[in-house]
Amino acid sequence: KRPPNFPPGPPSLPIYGSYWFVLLCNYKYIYKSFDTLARWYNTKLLGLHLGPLPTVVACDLDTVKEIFARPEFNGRLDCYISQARAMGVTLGLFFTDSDLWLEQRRFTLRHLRDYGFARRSGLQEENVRQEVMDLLALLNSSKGREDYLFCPGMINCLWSVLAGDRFPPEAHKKLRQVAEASFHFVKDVEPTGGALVLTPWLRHFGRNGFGFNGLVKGTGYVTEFFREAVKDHKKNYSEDSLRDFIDDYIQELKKNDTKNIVNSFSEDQLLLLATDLILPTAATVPAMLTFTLIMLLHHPQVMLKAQKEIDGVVGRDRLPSLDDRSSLPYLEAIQREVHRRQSLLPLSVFRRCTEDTMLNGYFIPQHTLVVPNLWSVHNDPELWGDPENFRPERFLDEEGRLLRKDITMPFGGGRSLERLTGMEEDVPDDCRGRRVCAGETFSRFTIYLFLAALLQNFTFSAPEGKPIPGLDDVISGFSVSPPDFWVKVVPRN
Ligand code: HEM
Repeated sequence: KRPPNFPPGPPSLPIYGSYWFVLLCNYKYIYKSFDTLARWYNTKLLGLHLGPLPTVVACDLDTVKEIFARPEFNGRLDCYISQARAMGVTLGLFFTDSDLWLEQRRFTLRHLRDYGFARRSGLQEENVRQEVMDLLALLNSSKGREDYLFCPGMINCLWSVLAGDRFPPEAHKKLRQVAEASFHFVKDVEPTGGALVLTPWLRHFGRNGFGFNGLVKGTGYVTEFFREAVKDHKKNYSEDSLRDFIDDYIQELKKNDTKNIVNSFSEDQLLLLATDLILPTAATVPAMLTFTLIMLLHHPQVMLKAQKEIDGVVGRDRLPSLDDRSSLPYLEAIQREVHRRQSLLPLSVFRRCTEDTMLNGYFIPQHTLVVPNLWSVHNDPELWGDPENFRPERFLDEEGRLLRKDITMPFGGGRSLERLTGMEEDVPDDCRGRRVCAGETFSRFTIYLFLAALLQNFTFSAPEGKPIPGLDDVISGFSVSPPDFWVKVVPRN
């Protein structure tokens, strides 16, 4: 039954509630469906029922910003899927809330930072540079098919912080398998996870159990991969020389054991929180780089302009560094525009309202699902004029300087909400206890370093007879992924 003074939206039918209308409108891209329905009902805040769950979808910048800023919207939905991927209980960072989430998130971000994650650190920049050089060497030598091209390097960048180690190129096969599993997790289930969340018995049907198998097996593979590293660390652990994040976590577990402290720390929690860091590193960050390539293939003049900018500022004798970043505004504008044109998590990660409250003058009951439609914000004609066009210039002033104000929010709340430029070097990723992407700074740094080096060294084009994906050819799941395609890579002379 519709709560009193609930935002307008489609009516509810048996089993899936209003979800029938959402599917009918656009079953492939749910975020577009929500946007269309919001326009249909002439509202910025759509109210509907996903099965029995009251749900509101925010489709404009101000409402989305308000959701990100208010603590009562910090909850997550505890459902069959979030438990099934984590040994029957909800663990990790993505799907947890309350004290467990707060305690684990604080510990994780503080200790990862000690090893250079999400901050400007010479050591971490050096680690990324090593991965960039390996990728350049691979592209210079390779003559054939390379699956999951960007994934091993990205995983290694995180691995150095988590496990104090890296996989050399001859061991990249293992990392490609981790990438494959991660892509199953993000691809196989459609964005709301809708049908599966509402009717988990669907998992028994179809080849892939309506995405369930990919989701659970994908997570499981990554968790087992990480379990091996934890096992090794436990064997060689020494209280006197903590080497990396895993050691820090083991130390915390031992401290709790000795003092009989009961809190949210456990080995299973360590496995799932690391899984929640590896999945987006192996899938979402490489997807962002791949979408950038697709957009540059469609706009070779943009690629050429970025290459000229890099030649002028960095030259060809050394790799681009983080110090160069503020002198490469066009390259930065390209990244903002890719994030805008291709919202990687178009519906962010669903929130849950933890108490009865009001939003935009409407009543939102406790436990309502709250969906920030980032795709709507990034495609709002009132904000962007021509949102369908790929046009990095929209982020530059007449003199070609980067605009200070950036209203894109690809990573959810966080620094975009603070209206920072995205160029800051050490912005706290926890943003004073707000729920934001834990990997924003890490992603922005690594994507920049990889992209700048790739464009400095190569020109990319479509091979003859092999079509490149259109800008809207995306695989929509937990996050959005690009389809496979061929690209011709020619070293620049
Ligand atoms: C281009 C790449 C990425 C994009 C577009 C992205 C985007 C997002 C978004 C929109 C959210 C939801 C935030 C919210 O609830 O408001 C999120 C959450 C999260 N992201 Fe990312 N992310 C990316 C990369 C990463 C990386 C590399 C990591 C880890 C190394 C990461 C770790 C997380 C975690 C742990 C959360 C859950 C945080 C929480 O609920 O407390 N992300 N991300």
